[in-house]
Amino acid sequence: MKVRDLMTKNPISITKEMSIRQATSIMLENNFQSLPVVDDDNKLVGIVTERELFKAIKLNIDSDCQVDEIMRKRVLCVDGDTKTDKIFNMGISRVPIVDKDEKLIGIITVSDMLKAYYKKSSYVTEELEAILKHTHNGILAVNKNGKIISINESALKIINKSESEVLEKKAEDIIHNFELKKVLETGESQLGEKCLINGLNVIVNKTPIIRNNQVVGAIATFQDITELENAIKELSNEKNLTRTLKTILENVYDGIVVVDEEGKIIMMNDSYAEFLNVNVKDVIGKHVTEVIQNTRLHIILETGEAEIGDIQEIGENKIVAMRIPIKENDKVIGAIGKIMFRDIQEVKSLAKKLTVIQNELDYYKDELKRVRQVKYSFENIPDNSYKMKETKKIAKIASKSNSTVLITGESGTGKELFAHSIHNASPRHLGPFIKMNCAAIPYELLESELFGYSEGAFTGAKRGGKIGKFQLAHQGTIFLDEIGDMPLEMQAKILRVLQEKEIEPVGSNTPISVDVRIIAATNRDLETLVNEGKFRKDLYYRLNVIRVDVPSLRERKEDLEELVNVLLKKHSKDLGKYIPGVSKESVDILKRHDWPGNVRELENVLERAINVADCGEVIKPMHLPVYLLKNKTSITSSRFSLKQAIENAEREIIIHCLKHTNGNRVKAAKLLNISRSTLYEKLDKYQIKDV
Ligand SMILES: Nc1ncnc2c1ncn2[C@@H]1O[C@H](COP(=O)(O)OP(=O)(O)OP(=O)(O)O)[C@@H](O)[C@H]1O
Repeated sequence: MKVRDLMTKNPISITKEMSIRQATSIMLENNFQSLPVVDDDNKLVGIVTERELFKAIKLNIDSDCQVDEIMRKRVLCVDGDTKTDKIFNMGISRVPIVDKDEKLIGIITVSDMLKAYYKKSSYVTEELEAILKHTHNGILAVNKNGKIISINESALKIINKSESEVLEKKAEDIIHNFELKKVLETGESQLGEKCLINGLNVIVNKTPIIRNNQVVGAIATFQDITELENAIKELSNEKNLTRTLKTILENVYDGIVVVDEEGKIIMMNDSYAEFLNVNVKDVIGKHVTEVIQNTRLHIILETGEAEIGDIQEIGENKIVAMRIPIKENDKVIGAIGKIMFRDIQEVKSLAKKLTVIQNELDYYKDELKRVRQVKYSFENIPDNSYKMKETKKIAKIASKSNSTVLITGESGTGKELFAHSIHNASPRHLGPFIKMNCAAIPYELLESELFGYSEGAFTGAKRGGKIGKFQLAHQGTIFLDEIGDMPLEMQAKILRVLQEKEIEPVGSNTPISVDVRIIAATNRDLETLVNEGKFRKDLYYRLNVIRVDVPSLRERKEDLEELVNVLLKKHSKDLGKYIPGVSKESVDILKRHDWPGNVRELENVLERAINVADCGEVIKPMHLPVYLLKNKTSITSSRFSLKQAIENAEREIIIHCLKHTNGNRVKAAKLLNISRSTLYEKLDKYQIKDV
C-alpha cells in the first residue's frame, strides 16, 4: 500500500507568519499533535508540533510571536509513492506528504493507517473464510495437540459429521485411519496420500503450520476422487470397448467400410480391403466413390435412409450390400457399408437351406403341438354336458391361480387329464410337470422319491445323492395322484412343504427352497378318511383350496359320442389300424351302459374293438364285449337280435382262447372243446385272422 492511498488530501496547514496562539488554537480545535507550515506556494517549510509549543511556553516566548520563531525547519516528509510500512518505522504520528516540488499534498497519520489495515485485514479474513467454507476440497486444521480448530463444509461432508461434533476433538478420534501426529512431530509435509474415508476414495495432503520456526499445528486437505476414479474406470471401459469393437471389425469375415459426412473413408476392415484387392492405408481419406465401384454410400449421406440387401456390382462379383447412415441428433455424420454376401449365389443357396430348415421347424412344431394337445389341453376334454362344462370352468379358473388344487372323482374319469390341462393353461406351463403316484410307490421309497436323498443317506444310496420329485418340479407343477393313499407320516412332510415352501432331502439337514404348485388327486372320499383319522385334517384343508370334481361318465352321457371319436382316432393311430368310425347301433349300446370304470373302461372297450375289427371296418356291436350287449335295454331295443348276440359272444370267446394260446389253433380248439375243422370254419365265418 502507498501513502497516497491512505493520506488525507489538502490537509489543514498554517503559514510561518501566523501567531503561535493561532497555531495553538487550530491544533486544539482539530485535536492535532502537529501542523505543517507552508509558504505562499504551498511548499512545506516547517512543522509545529506540541513539543515546539511546550518549548515556547517554557522559554516564555510571547504567544503573539510568529510561528516562524518556534517551528522546526527540518521536516521529515515523504512523497505519495512511499510505502505505508515506512511510515511505521519513522516513529511519527503525522507525516506530511509532498509532491516532487515539495508542495504539501497531504498528511498521513498512524491511526489512519491502522484503520486502513484493520479494514483490509477484516476483508481478507472474510474472504479467506469464504474460500475455506466454499472450496470443493475439504480442509481441516489442528493445533499442536492435534485437536481440530477449524474445518470446512466439504471436509464435514466427507467425514459425514457436523462441526460441533468435531471441533476441539482429536482428528484421529474422529476420522478412522487418519492421523496428523507425524506432521506435527516432524514438521514435514505428507502429500498425495490415498485413503478410504466413509467409503470415498480421498487424496489427503498434510502440511504443518509453522510460526517462528515452531510447528504450531497442521492442515489437512481432502480431495474426493471417487467420481474421478469412476470416470477413469468408465473411460477405460470405453477404451476396452473400442479396442474390442476394433478387433471384432478387423476379424469378421464380412467386409465393412465406414465413411465420414463428406463420404471420405475413415475405416475399412481387412476383409473388405482383401475383397477389393487394395491396401487399407492407401484408401483411408479417399472418397468412397474412388475406391468402391458402384457404391451408394455417398447417396446414403444425402438421403439418411438405410439400404439393406441391395445388389451391387464390384468387378465380376454381384455382392449383396447393406448401407446404414450414422446419425447424431438427427444429422447424418457418416455411413457404414457392409458386404452381406460376396456373391448373390450365396444368398440363393442360403435361402434354399432356410426353406428346408423352416419346413423341418414347422414339422416339429406341429408334432409338438399334436403331442401336447393329445396329452394336455382343455380342448381335448369334450364338454357337451352341463356337468363337464361347469367342471372345466372351475378348472380353468384354477389354472390362472397359484393355489393348490384338489381333483376328485371316480377312478378313470380323467383326473390326470385335468391336472395336465390346468398346468398347461397356467403361467407355469413352460416349467416341468412332474407326476407322482403316491399309491404305487412302496412306503420306504416314497420319502426319497418325493424329496430326494443326500450322498450316503443310507446303504445303497447312489453317489452324489438323488434329486426328488419336488426339486424336479421346481417352477412347475407336481401332480400327487392317489393322495388319499399317502401314509400319515408322509402327509406331515407334504404339509411342511406346503407351509414352508422348502424340502429336506433324506439324510440332509439343509433345507432347499422350492417353488412348486401342487395338484393332488384322489378317487377316495377324503372327508371320510379325515373322520376315520386316516388323513390329516390340516393337510386336507391345505389341499382343498380349489376343488375340481370330475363327473363320472354316466353323468355326462352327452359327451360319450365325442369321446368315442377322440379315443377311436387315438387308438387306431396307435395300433396302426384304420377304423373309420363307430356304427350307430354300437353308439347306442355304448350310451346305454353305466360305465362304472368311466372313460378308462370306454377306452378299453374301444381299444379291444379296434383290435377285433378289420382294417377299414366301422366298429359294430359284434366288436363290442358281451357284457355290454347283455344290457337289458339293448335286448328290448328294436335293433336287437339274439342270433347276432350269440354270434358276438362266440366270436369273443374264440378270440379270447386264441389270445390265451398265443394263436395256437390246435390248443384253442382243445380248450373250446370243438374240432379243429369247426374252429377253422368259425374263424372263416367271423373273419378272425391274426390274433
Ligand atoms: N377327455 C378325454 N379324452 C381322451 N381320453 C381321456 C379323456 N378323459 C380320460 N381319458 C382317458 O381315460 C383314462 C383315464 O384317465 P385318467 O388316468 O386321467 O383318470 P383318473 O381319474 O386320473 O384315474 P385314476 O383315479 O384311476 O387315477 C386315461 O387313459 C385317459 O387318457
